[in-house]
Amino acid sequence: MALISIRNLSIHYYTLSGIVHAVDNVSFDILEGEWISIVGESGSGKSTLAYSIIGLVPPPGRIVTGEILFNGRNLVKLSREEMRRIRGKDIGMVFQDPMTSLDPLRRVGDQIAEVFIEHGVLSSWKEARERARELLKKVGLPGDRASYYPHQLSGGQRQRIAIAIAMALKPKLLIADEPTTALDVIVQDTIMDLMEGFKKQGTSILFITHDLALAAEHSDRIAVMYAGKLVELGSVDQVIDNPLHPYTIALIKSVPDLWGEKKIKSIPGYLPDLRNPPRGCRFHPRCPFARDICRREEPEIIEVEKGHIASCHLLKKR
Ligand SMILES: Nc1ncnc2c1ncn2[C@@H]1O[C@H](COP(=O)(O)OP(=O)(O)OP(=O)(O)O)[C@@H](O)[C@H]1O
Ligand code: NI
Repeated sequence: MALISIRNLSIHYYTLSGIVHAVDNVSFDILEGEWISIVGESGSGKSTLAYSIIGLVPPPGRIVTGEILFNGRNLVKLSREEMRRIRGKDIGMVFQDPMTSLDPLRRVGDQIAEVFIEHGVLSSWKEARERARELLKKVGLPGDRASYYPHQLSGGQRQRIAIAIAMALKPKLLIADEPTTALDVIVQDTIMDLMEGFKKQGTSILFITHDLALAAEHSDRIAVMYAGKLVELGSVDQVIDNPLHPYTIALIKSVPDLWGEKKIKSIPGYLPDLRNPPRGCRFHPRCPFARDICRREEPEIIEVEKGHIASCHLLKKR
C-alpha cells in the first residue's frame, strides 16, 4: 500500500540568473513500512524533492506542478498551518547537520518535551519531560542527557536527539536527508541501525544519500535521480544487480565494492546547468551510448520488469 504518492511533481527555483529546474515531472510511491532511498550526485534534486513532502521547499523555490497525496489529501494544496500539523505528527524529518534544527540555548530534553506540548499530546511539562527521558533511552542515550545543551553532546548524540524529536509522535514517515554524512563511519552505522529499528516498528523511511553502497545495504527500494529527473527505480537487487539506466550503471561503477571493481571510475563530465537543462535525455551529454533520439526526445518511463522502471531510449529496443 502506498503511504505517499508523488505524481508529476516539478519544482523550480526562481533565481535572478534564471529558473532552476530542480525536480522535473517525478512520480513514485512511498510504500507503508518500506525503506526507500534516493541516490544521485550533488545537485540532482534529492533534497528539494524531500523538502517538498513536508512543505519546506526554501524560497525562491516553488512546486509548479504535481501532487503529493497522503491520507487522501494533496499536501501541495495545504495551508502553512495544516502542513505544520502534519510535520512532526505524521511526517518527521532529520537533516545532515542536527544543529540547524536544534536550539543551542535550550536543554535537549526540553526540546524533545516541547513536541508533545506543541502538538497538544500532553499539557503538563512534567509529564512531557518524563516522556522525553523515555525517548532518549529509545534512541540509545542515557536519560540524564535531557539536561544537556546541544554543544555538550557529540555529533552522533546530537543526531540521536534530532531523531528523537522527529520520532516523538511516532510519524508514519521519517525523511532523513544525509543524516550520517557529517559523522564518522562507526557512528554512522549506529545511526543507520537506529533508523532500521524504527523501520521494524512500521515507520516508512525516505533516506536521501549520495552514498549508493550505504543505500544498497539498508533499503528495500532505490530511486536514482539525475539532474532533477527520476531515471530509475526498483528493488535493491533490481537496481544494483541489473541496472537499466546508463547513469545508474556509471554510478555503480563509481563505487568500488558494489561490483567488485577495484579502482574507482568517476563519471566523466558534469551535471548540467539546471537553468538550461539539455534537450532530450538530460544524461545524453555524458552518456556513452547516446544516439540521435537521445538528443532530441525526452525518454519516457518504462517498466522493464515488475516494479523496475527506468527512462532510457535504449530500453525500447530490448
Ligand atoms: N535555495 C536555492 N536557490 C536556488 N537554487 C537552489 C536552491 N536550493 C537548491 N537549488 C538548486 O536546485 C538543484 C537541486 O538541488 P538539491 O539541493 O535539491 O540537490 P541534492 O541532490 O540534494 O544535492 P546535494 O547532494 O548536494 O545535497 C541544484 O541545481 C541546486 O543548485
Ligand atoms: Ni541534498
